[in-house]
Amino acid sequence: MRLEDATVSFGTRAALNSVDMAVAEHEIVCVLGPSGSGKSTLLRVVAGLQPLDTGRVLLAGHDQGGVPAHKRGIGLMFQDHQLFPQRDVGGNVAFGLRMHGMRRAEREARVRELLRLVGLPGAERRAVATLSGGEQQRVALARALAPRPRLLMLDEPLGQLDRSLRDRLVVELRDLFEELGTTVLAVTHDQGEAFALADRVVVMREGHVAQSGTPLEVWRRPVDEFVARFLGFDNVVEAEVSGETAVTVWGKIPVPPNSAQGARKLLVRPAGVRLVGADEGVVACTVASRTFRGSHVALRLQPAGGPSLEAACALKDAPEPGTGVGVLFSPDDVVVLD
Ligand SMILES: Nc1ncnc2c1ncn2[C@@H]1O[C@H](COP(=O)(O)OP(=O)(O)OP(=O)(O)O)[C@@H](O)[C@H]1O
Repeated sequence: MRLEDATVSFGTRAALNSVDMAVAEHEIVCVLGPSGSGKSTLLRVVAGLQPLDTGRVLLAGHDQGGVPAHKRGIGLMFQDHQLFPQRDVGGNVAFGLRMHGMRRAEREARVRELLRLVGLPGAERRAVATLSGGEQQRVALARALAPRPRLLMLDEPLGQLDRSLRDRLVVELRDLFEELGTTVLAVTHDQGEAFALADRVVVMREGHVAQSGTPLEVWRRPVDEFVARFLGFDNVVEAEVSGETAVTVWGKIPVPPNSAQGARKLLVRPAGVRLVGADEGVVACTVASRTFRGSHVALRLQPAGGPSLEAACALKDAPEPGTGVGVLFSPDDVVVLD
């Protein structure tokens, strides 16, 4: 799929602003972004449900201008595309196959195969109302995959499910797409989901692409403050970078070699904030709060001057609120932003 210079405006507001984007065959791309950044509009444009003001959508090199949604060969699993409650599970999964005029015996075999793939073997005759939320999601996925779409598009695929189920399903989805060689364009506002599912993530901001890269690239090197904060990094500070040192309100912070120089914003990942004795660090702080995060403890540290700092440390090393600590920074977790 290739999107070229795609623009869609509602009134004076551009929901998509000259977006260029591509999804290669067999690739899984997740579009991430805050509410209102244009993610759903992008999916609707590719699906043929939303006309473009300018630009074009290409599938396998062919311009889709004038091609109606049902002729694009795209599988959709949208938040508002609920299952048909009056049909049983098999009837739901077979829906697209019937539309394509597939014969009954072939249809039944395909439905059986799909239900096996999504982990619901033998569920053909179950009523939709008897399914849990996670099971309904699997049936919706089987329905979208059944006609072997050349592109599968998912809008908040796991949006309404609880955390533990999402964590499990996202791994299953990835395995399933790999097994089937499905090309996927998914949209989510949940970065954990995007990072676990995608070969590549695209971060959107106000109708344009803020950053595109592998999950690791985006995580390690967010391009700017917007992307950094969207990923949940709050330690962003003004800095004057000179050589491999940055001067900030948090003291002198070492930066990686070849970083951009001059007046910049600096991101310090919480893992790069090391606690030392109260008078050993480059900045003295008081522990303002402690939040248990499962794998680690998030500490909010308040220096005498300047904004607070977030640090991550092991539960056994976490000091009590009110404790005075010193802070050192490790350059591996420092990023000079553009
Ligand atoms: N049919 C419409 N009419 C008018 N404005 C619209 C319409 N659809 C979307 N918009 C506006 O376009 C912008 C982008 O909306 P879109 O639904 O694409 O964002 P989103 O990133 O999917 O948000 P969310 O995560 O909340 O679903 C928003 O400002 C929205 O209000």
